[in-house]
Amino acid sequence: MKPHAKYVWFNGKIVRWEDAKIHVMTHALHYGTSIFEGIRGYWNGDNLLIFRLDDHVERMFKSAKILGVTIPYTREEVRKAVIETTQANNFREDVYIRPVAFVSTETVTLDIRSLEVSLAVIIFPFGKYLSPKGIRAAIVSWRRAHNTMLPVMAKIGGIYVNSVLALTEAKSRGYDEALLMDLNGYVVEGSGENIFVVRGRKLYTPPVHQSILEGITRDTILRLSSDLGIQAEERPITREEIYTADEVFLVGTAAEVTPVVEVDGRPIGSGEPGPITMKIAEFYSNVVRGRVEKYLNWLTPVY
Ligand SMILES: CCC[C@H](NCc1c(COP(=O)(O)O)cnc(C)c1O)C(=O)O
Repeated sequence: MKPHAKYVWFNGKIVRWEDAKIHVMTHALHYGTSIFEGIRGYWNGDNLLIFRLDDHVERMFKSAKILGVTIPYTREEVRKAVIETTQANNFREDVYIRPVAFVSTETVTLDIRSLEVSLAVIIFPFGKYLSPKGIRAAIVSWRRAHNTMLPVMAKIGGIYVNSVLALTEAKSRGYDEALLMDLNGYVVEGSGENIFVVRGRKLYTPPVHQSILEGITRDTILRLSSDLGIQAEERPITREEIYTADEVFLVGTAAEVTPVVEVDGRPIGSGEPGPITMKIAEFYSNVVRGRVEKYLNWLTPVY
C-alpha cells in the first residue's frame, strides 16, 4: 500500500513509514487494547494549525486511565511528538493526525497490569470525511455499547467494533452514515460523531452520561452556538424527534459539522442543509482556520 506519509513517530523516534511495524503477537492486535485520538491540522495558507491539541492529549490520558494502562510519556512529550511528526512530514495542506498508544507486549494474557505500552503518531493528508452538502443516515440495529458494559467515554480501539458494525450496516443499506440508539432506544451518536438536533430555534444534544464519547467538537459547537445566541440543551433525543427535527447535524474531528438531510428514508426538514447548521458550520470553519480572535488559543501552529 502506498505510504500516506514519509515519517511516523514511533516510541520516541521519527522512523520511515515502511519501518513503523509491529509483531503479529502484539497484544493490541488481538484484544483491541489501544487508545487513540483523531486530531485535525488545518492549512491556512501560511501555517498548519492543529486544533485543540491539548484537549486531545488530555483525553488520551483519560482514556489510558480508564483502560488502566500508563502511557510511558508525559502530556508534553505526546504534544511534542504530534508537532514533530507534522514538522517531519512538512505537510502544507489539511491533515489528520492519529496518535495511538497500544499494549505492545507479545503475549496472550488478558491481565494488562504489567504489560508494556507503545506510542505511535501517524499523520496523513485529509480532506472531507463526509459531504458538507449533507448526508443520508440510517438508524441501525447495532446499539451503542452501554457504559456499564464498555467504557465508551474512552477512545479504546476495541470499542470501535461497535462503530465498524454500525457504519458497515448503514453503508450496506445504501446510506452514508449510521445513527446508533442506546439500550433505551434514544438516538445517541453517529458511528464516529456526536449528534445535534435543531427543533425550532433551539439545539439539543445527548448528555455525556448517555454512553457517548465526550466529543471535543461537541464541546466546541456548544460554545460557538452560545456565541451565536443559539440556546442548547443536553438531553436524551428520541427517534421520533430525529424524524421530525427541523435540522440534524453530526459533529466530530473527522466529520467537522455535517448536515444530515435524510434519516431512514425521511427527509429532515426541507431535505436540504438547514440554516442553523450552515451558520454553525461556517463559524466552525473560520475558528479552525484561525480567523476568529477569541479562539486562537485553541490552535497550535506547526511551522
Ligand atoms: C473513527 C473515529 C474518528 C473520530 N471520531 C470521533 C468521535 C466523536 C467525536 O469526537 P471528537 O469531536 O472529539 O472528534 C464522537 N463519537 C465517536 C464514537 C467518535 O469516534 C474522529 O476523528 O472524528
